[in-house]
Amino acid sequence: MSRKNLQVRILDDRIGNQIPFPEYATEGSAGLDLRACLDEPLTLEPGDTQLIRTGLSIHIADPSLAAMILPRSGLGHKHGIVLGNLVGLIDSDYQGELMVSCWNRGRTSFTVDVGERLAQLVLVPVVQADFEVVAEFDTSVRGEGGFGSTGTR
Ligand SMILES: O=c1ccn([C@H]2C[C@H](O)[C@@H](COP(=O)(O)OP(=O)(O)OP(=O)(O)O)O2)c(=O)[nH]1
Ligand SMILES: [Mg+2]
Repeated sequence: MSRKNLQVRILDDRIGNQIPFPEYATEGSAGLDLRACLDEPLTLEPGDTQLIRTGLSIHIADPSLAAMILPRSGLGHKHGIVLGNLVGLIDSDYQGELMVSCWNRGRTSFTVDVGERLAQLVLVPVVQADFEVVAEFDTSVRGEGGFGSTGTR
């Protein structure tokens, strides 16, 4: 099991006490749950989007890594609580607070409790590109086909 050392700053005194520090729920978990660092419960009416603090910042530092903030399947499927940006991308040089854009895309209001697990953070590898401008590509089987080009339906 390979683990990456990651610098984290705790920006709110309640982290590690009233609001648990992020941890992998199981040995095989890909994501760390991010919790709502709120002063009081926050009700999201249908269609509302709010930027919610996590009380944490990370500095990934290594340009070959990034982090993604992804929805939790239970909240998204059962309650319509997903991310206002659909997916959050955390750059390796970002040092600000991790923020979760929380969107109620459902039909009923939803109250986010203080410390509620809102979304999950996944570290991912990144390859930065050096563009080589060419006139033509080598031929591929797919060519320019896309958007359903390979099927009949
Ligand atoms: O859900 C998110 C998405 C982004 N960020 C932070 C980390 C990321 O590195 C930074 C910038 O994000 P992004 O590049 O997606 O936003 P932008 O609209 O392009 O802003 P910028 O001009 O600052 O890059 O904002 C979050 O805290 N949460
Ligand atoms: Mg950007």
